[in-house]
Amino acid sequence: MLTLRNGYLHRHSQSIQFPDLCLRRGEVVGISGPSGVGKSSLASVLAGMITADIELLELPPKLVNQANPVQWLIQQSEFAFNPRLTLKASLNESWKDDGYLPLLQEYALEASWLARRPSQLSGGQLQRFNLIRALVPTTEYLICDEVTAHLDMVTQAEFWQQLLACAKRRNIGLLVISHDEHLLKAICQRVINWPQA
Ligand SMILES: Nc1ncnc2c1ncn2[C@@H]1O[C@H](COP(=O)(O)OP(=O)(O)OP(=O)(O)O)[C@@H](O)[C@H]1O
Repeated sequence: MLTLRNGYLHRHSQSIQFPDLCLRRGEVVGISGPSGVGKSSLASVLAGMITADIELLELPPKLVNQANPVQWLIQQSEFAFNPRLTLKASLNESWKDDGYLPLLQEYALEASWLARRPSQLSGGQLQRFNLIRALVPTTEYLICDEVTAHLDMVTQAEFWQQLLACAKRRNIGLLVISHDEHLLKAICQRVINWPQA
């Protein structure tokens, strides 16, 4: 279980209050809130990238030499990749072997694109590589931070259809951060609204 209770992040003169949340494996939970309230900051706390003042934070343990069981997917996948590395080299940052190969076909990605660099793919293709990189066998929770906001409706629908099926199959908990209330209503079992300031 991933749990956060009574959490605050203090930055300069700003104090961000996080919503209390609890996410079980296999659940799909949404988070909505206006721009700038701290949704991505919350994601970075849950992914262990920054610390905050939190009364209770329960995260699955991160084991030495293994990828974080809480993976964070960001909206702008072009910033998630080292532009100098091929996609294959980037995938090998999290995958220790070529276990991702069956996922390529599942996510409509061609094996020959592994030799390309991030700038040589479309936004949707790169976001799917980003997803595959996060779907290592040890992943228990995936934080999807506006991951399809820049994609067209058809590509968005395909992305979520595949990810929801995969999460169900692998019992991965999904925390879906989005401004899109229709999307959250369509795919989430429940939606947490950001606390009023
Ligand atoms: N590295 C940083 N240093 C200082 N302040 C930051 C930093 N990153 C974000 N902030 C500030 O923290 C607040 C929360 O930002 P955050 O990106 O978490 O909001 P958000 O809810 O995800 O916004 P959006 O929906 O627009 O992406 C904002 O006021 C932002 O200016």
